[in-house]
Amino acid sequence: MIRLHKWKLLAIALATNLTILLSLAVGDIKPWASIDWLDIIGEGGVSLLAALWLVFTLNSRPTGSVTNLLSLGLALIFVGTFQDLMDEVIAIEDGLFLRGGIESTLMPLGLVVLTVGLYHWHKEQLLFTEQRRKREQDFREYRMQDTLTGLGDARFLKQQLEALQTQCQLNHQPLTLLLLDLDHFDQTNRRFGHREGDRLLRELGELILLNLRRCDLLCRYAGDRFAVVLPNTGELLAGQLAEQLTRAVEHFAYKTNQGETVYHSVSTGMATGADKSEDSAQALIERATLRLLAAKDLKAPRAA
Ligand SMILES: Nc1nc2c(ncn2[C@@H]2O[C@H](COP(=O)(O)OP(=O)(O)OP(=O)(O)O)[C@@H](O)[C@H]2O)c(=O)[nH]1
Repeated sequence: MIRLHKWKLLAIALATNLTILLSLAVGDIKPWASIDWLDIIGEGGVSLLAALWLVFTLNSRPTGSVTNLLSLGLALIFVGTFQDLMDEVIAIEDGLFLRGGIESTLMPLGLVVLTVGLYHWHKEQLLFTEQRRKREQDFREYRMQDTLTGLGDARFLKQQLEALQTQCQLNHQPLTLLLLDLDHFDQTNRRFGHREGDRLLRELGELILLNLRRCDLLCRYAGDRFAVVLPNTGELLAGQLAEQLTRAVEHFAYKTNQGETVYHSVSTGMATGADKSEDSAQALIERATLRLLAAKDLKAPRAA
């Protein structure tokens, strides 16, 4: 996640370097004996904690206005306390703004911006909690669950896709829907029986789940077709995840009760909704389905 924020980190590193250079330009390094080590530990500790909060925040959040407010607030506090620390090792003439002005301006400003950010974060959390509560309630009340695999069914997929699309659009993040469909599953059913086919579908569901991130959602869309919703994921990353899932499924050695080993290839189709996209869940499903069918046709062209 932190890679999404490299420009913010670069700006903070530049601001920190600038305060060091400016302090050195207008002041002199204090003699060893006059340094107050207790102040260094206290002020350095505050600065270090502000930097850690900033890293934890950036590492756990997508880009967006709430993240911008939280990181700006913490960055101002960090730069302010860092300048305070500089005062302890570089003697700066009284009266200059750098002497205490940066610290007494940035610190309160940072606290105000952080407070506004925390307020919006709180509102965002309430919204997500409400959405999650509703999702769980729907799951329980309407039993939108596939009885064979225990995964959500097509109705659940559509409902969740809509909710996750809204969430991603709020955060200005893309979302990708990935469909995975086994090739020639019909032959497995005919050769080993439906019971084996059922067990294979169940085990594949578990295998795919193990290969997903915590934020992803897996549903059984139909028959031998699984759907994976990848929030905060653009086309490039989704392509890599699809490749990993394909490899995991294709390397899965399913053992039948008769002791035979069966391998299955899989076809995929995906559709990405950009952050400002007005795509409905249905439109995304249709686009992914068309791509899946095109991928199937490439493997075994259908009769015209
Ligand atoms: N065992 C089992 N089979 C199922 C279930 N639901 C659907 N199927 C079977 O899945 C197969 C799906 O057939 P197709 O859509 O033609 O898929 P396929 O044989 O993989 O062919 P391609 O996708 O074109 O490669 C059919 O044989 C269905 O009977 C299920 O719950 N259990």
